[in-house]
Amino acid sequence: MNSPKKALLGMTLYELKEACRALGMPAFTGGQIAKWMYTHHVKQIDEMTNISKNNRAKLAEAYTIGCNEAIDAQHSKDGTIKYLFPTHDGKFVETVYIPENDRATLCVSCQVGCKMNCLFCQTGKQGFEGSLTTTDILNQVYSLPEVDKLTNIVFMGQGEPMDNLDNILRTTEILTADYGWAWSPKRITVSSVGVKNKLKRFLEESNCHVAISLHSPIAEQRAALMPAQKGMSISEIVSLLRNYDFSHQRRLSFEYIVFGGINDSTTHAREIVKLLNGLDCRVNLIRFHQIPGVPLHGADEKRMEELRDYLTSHDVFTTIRASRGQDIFAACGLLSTSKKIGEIRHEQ
Ligand SMILES: C[S@@+](CC[C@H](N)C(=O)[O-])C[C@H]1O[C@@H](n2cnc3c(N)ncnc32)[C@H](O)[C@@H]1O
Ligand code: SF4
Repeated sequence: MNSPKKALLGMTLYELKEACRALGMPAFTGGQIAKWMYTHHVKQIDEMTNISKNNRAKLAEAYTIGCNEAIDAQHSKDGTIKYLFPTHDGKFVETVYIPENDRATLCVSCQVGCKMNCLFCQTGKQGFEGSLTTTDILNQVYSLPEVDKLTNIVFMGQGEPMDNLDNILRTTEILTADYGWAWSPKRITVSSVGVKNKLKRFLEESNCHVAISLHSPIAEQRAALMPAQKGMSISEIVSLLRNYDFSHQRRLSFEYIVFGGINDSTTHAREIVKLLNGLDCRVNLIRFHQIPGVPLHGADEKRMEELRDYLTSHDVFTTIRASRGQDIFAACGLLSTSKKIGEIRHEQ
């Protein structure tokens, strides 16, 4: 895990070519390496059989692929699987595989814990323990046993993508580049609370779908639920989003956890309509997944349906998102590895 060798996984084509040149190999070997990794998902440099034995040996002296298998997998009765992957620095992150009819979505993590400290989120309760490298993020895809079944990736696991933006952009570049996974950006959604400057950069430099965690259209209430509101308010976020086109390939959605008696009133619904007026977007209503010691509870089904119908009838297309993997604590906002780290250190 703590290999002194550098990881090839996570390197762009340019970087792979430069690495080859530095080792005295032709630059096109970089393209061959990219193909072996990003198309064939090889686990060992020695499996790259169209590279000469001599060059494979040279490469293996300085580099490893950098992939690490999950050390644990928990299976939900609904088919969801939660994996525990090691990181470059001996920590762990959770990744959730969600099969559904003809789709299979992977919910990936980008940090160990999170700095944003949203009141309702178990990852926030863990505190911040570090950001993942591009290798760590891509490894959750690369080393997934179901990698060939994946249709979608969502950055909705542990951590705030805008707080690890360079690595998110490198990861999405490799996932969408012709030399990489060659996925359409339409298959990737990045979820964020909104972080000043970072969100703008993401919107400029990526074509992936965007999901914004809204949770309240009322500034003071959103700040009480999500301290990140003080850094970038929901009205600033929406004004920024109005500069981009979401009417074609790229999709914009807003996530809204419905808390009973807190943010589920008709006034809230009216404010959401006002806030999102004229924006090409959809709203996903999410059931609150209860966190120990947090004095919030989810709204009942009837109220969620009323909210959905109100918003949809006011031209804000709204759906209720199904909760998956709740029995194994894999649903939105339930991911935390603080206990795992303690348990694993104890076992060692
Ligand atoms: C865990 S976050 C990760 C992505 C990013 N940090 C964000 O907040 O958008 C993914 C989604 O889960 C939601 N979430 C967090 N805690 C939750 C909970 N206890 N129940 C339901 N959804 C939750 C977040 O609000 C967000 O929309
Ligand atoms: S909801 Fe997202 S931003 Fe908020 S604490 Fe959880 S992971 Fe961080």
